[in-house]
Amino acid sequence: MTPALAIEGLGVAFDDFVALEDVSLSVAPGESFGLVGESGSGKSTLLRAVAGVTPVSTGAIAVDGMILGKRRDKASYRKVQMVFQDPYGSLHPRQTVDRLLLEPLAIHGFDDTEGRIVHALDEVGLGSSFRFRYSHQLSGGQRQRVAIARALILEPSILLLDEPTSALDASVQAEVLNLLEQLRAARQLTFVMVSHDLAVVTHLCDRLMVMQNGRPVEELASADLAAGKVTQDYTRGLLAASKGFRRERSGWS
Ligand SMILES: Nc1ncnc2c1ncn2[C@@H]1O[C@H](COP(=O)(O)OP(=O)(O)OP(=O)(O)O)[C@@H](O)[C@H]1O
Repeated sequence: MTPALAIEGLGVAFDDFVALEDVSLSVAPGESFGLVGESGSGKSTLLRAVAGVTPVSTGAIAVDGMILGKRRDKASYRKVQMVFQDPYGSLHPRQTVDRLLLEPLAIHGFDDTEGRIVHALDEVGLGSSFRFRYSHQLSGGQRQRVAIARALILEPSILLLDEPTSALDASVQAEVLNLLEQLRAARQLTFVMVSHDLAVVTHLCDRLMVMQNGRPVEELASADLAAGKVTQDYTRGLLAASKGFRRERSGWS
């Protein structure tokens, strides 16, 4: 089967700083793939390179079997959409929800914009009553739902999720994660998701890659990570740190 996303020997450098080196991975259609690793390990850079907003120095990225060139066409940008961590920063405060959703449709020349906007808002559980609100009139969870609607309205095949719930309260986090899971199943979307929260990644993703200093450390099934079946000391350390953090946070002894 042709992978939804195939990355081969990817490298990204910012001047003389190497942020990604020799990263290869393959994600099947409809699969949910996680990226984990300490801060600065290159997870967001990898998503941004796939989205086409960070230039690639070496290697190749293919979506649905088509290699993305240095100059991408509109159609390949449409196929890969990204949802960012910060729903406050990623939505323009002076635009209504309607305008925010209309903009990508206009750029990509979609017809029936009205019908698509109404459908997109329904799909993320907001409904048309939110259409003419400004983003500052929305809660964090509602904003993130608008950001998801804005990404999905272009009917992408791959959704890149960069810490999509880490700026939200715990209860809202669970709601947004459930919504993402429902949408993936309903639309047979492929997810690539970055999260520092291993519980979130193991819950939402089938497989994941552990990264350190811009390089892959190991790739494993989420079930194996959850069961502690890891091969690399770095991953073991990450797992131990996450358990320690959870114990501290929840007051377990
Ligand atoms: N535009 C840029 N110019 C220069 N350096 C950059 C740029 N973007 C990222 N970097 C550097 O690349 C490295 C990887 O950053 P990246 O944001 O991908 O890490 P990350 O794993 O997503 O971290 P975090 O979990 O903290 O978000 C960091 O050292 C960062 O400072």
